[in-house]
Amino acid sequence: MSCDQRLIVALDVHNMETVQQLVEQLGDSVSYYKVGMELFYSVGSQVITYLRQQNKDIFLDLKLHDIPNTVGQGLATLTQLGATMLNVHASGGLAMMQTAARVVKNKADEIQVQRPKLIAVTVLTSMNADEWSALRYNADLSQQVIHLSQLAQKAGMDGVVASPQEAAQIQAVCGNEFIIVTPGIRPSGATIDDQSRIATPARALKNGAHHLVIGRPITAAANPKQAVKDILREMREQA
Ligand SMILES: O=c1ccn([C@@H]2O[C@H](COP(=O)(O)O)[C@@H](O)[C@H]2O)c(=O)[nH]1
Repeated sequence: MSCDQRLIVALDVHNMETVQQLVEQLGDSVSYYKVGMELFYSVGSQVITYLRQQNKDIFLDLKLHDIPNTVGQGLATLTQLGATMLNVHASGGLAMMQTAARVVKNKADEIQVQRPKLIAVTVLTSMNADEWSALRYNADLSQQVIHLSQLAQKAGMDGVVASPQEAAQIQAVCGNEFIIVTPGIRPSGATIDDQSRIATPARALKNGAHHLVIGRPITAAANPKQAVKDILREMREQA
């Protein structure tokens, strides 16, 4: 089974033993992992060191959201860890995202490492239309995703995190080079959980997603390796 850089497996676990078991079990079939808050807050940067030793790409998904100076200082430190991709919340605003892009570039130049890609979270994939209207924004949910994608592009972000349901519209307005990362991926027949704006792997790719972030359908499967195999098959059939 060959790996596919479009698949990013979310390591939403909280200890290194489970990380090592999963990474060993999945072997060469997965080359890109996501480390989020649960894992990073539990074990810290040792997981990044470990995944780099295994020659894996890493999306460090800490979704920074604060004033420009604080986000910039945080990203200056995170850039030194050697992740492939970092992120902030687009709703932090244009100035925050501009600072983020500048700091990451300057730090990578200073320490002479490849600049990590920097992407912005638009509207969380768990959010549905009712929850969205309770927040009382003026735009509807999908309009806001498109607006935040354009703002992120203007700020110099490399791409966005959005649901697979908005990927086609984002691609239409931001172009094919702008990276679209989509969580909320559920293979057909999967039980519904806290994700709302979902699609199958094949549909997400058809809609223009560059990377599919998939966690529980793999990590909570009885046989994670078989789950990856099935998902990769579905992704290849789409191509
Ligand atoms: O809008 C977003 C942004 C990030 N995520 C993250 O992706 C994974 C999805 O995991 P599943 O188990 O496949 O639901 C998870 O780590 C989230 O923190 C997201 O789901 N939606």
